[in-house]
Amino acid sequence: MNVRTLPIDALSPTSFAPYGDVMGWPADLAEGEPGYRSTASDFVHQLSFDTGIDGGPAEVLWVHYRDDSSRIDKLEMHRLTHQAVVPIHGGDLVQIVCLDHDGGPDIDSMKAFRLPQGLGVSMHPGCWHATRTLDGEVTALMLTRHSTTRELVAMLTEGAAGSESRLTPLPAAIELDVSR
Ligand SMILES: NC(=O)N[C@@H](O)C(=O)O
Repeated sequence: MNVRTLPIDALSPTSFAPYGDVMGWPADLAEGEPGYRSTASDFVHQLSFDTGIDGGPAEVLWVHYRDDSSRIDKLEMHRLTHQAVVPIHGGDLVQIVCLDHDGGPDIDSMKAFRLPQGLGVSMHPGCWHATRTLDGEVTALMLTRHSTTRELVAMLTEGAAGSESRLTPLPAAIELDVSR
């Protein structure tokens, strides 16, 4: 059976734009937004994180990713909230993303992006995704929505039905091309 292979693309604000925003991109110092530069430190606006209607304050999760399998056979999506992923220790991540079409993943839009440690992405609500490591465990900072997290835990541990999130198997497995 022919298995589709998915190349791992380099991350850039332009290439990731259909799926969300890139954080930490050196050239993306948001002109006209609040920022400060000095010999001691710089800070600059990156994005306004939105947990969605009635979402309340953003939730910070500390995530340990360990799945280094090249096979992508299921995706996850959060309907209401942005979701940010920033690898901060242990190396790079691979973020597989896919646009939504009528409540399911639009497989033709699927891309895989390498997230270098220290850069991050904030996915739009409705962005289907999966995450892989390349070499051992990676720790990531995640921003999400409190109610989405609690519902996701019930979905993953008890098989509960989801309203804020969707989990779906792929009709045909896809292999990440980790050779590049
Ligand atoms: N906690 C949580 O939402 N995790 C997933 O969405 C994920 O992409 O890791």
